[in-house]
Amino acid sequence: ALHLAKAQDGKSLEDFQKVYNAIAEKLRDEDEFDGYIGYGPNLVRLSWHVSGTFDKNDNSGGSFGGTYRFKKEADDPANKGLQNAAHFLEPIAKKFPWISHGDLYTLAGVTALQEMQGPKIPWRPGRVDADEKDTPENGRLPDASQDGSYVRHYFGRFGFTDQEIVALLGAHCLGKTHLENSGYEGPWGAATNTFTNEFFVNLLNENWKLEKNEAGNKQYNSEKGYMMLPTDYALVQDGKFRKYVEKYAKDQDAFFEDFKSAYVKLLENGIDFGKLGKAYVFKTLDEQDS
Ligand code: HEM
Ligand SMILES: Nc1cccc2nccn12
Repeated sequence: ALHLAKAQDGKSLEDFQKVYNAIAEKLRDEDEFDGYIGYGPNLVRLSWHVSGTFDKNDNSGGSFGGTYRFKKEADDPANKGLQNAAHFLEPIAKKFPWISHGDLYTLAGVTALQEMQGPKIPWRPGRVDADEKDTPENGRLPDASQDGSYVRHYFGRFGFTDQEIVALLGAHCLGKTHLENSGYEGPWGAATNTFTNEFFVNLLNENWKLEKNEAGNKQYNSEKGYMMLPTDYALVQDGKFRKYVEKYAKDQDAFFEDFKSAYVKLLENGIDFGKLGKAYVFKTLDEQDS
């Protein structure tokens, strides 16, 4: 059965907005990380990796149990580089000991996206820390060297449609690839910490060349120094994906709307929030200053 979300006794929007603000302020303070990209993209990747282990066939994995805190999951080679995000969140977890790890990891991704001018992401608390024995085995995260049918089959495990898959991958407008983490090298120039539809614009407008990188892995490079993973490029090679790439390249609002819905589905997969009431929509720091 689905995991039942449990209300954190007496915690309300104000309490979670305090956690949001603590993360958002730390993002602003520690802006030099990774060549002044900051921690935002890394936090977004963590929120996806803790959720992407979900398997609808047996309801194992997923964001509910916060099992990334255990060595087995943190040491998954696919999670290389996310130690930075986990380290960033340690003082936040100490300051707010009442929040579960699953809620913290997902709320951190929501905070990072909104503070990088992304869409407002409705978020619900209620994830409950699981035991170490419930940690999913390694190998549930996707392989970047694959093609469109692999990507469609992979996300089929969560029940995502072609449209949801393309929207979700738009998050690759953020941050960069790091050879020492994944064996793919990314451009410094194009690495960003602002959420836009440029991933789709670049996919369609750049002249992509498939080349072997220093680690011997094939990736697509453009004259402007941008890169795409084979799984990124698959979105323009596969006709059914391509039509959504074209839609989002033309219409950033449509991208924001569809990304928001797919990202919420990703973060809440496998959890029954029952009658725990509606989702919280947090104010950004800028909205609170005025
Ligand atoms: C086919 C599915 C996917 C594959 C194969 C994939 C693969 C990768 C790889 C290889 C990196 C580089 C990691 C590094 O070297 O540091 C990366 C980075 C990233 N991914 Fe994905 N990813 C996928 C889906 C997603 C999704 C669904 C999201 C979020 C909704 C996401 C968000 C990110 C972000 C924000 C970064 C930049 C991290 C940083 O700059 O530290 N990815 N991804
Ligand atoms: N920033 C970024 C991260 C991961 C994958 C990717 N492909 C193109 C850009 N990109």
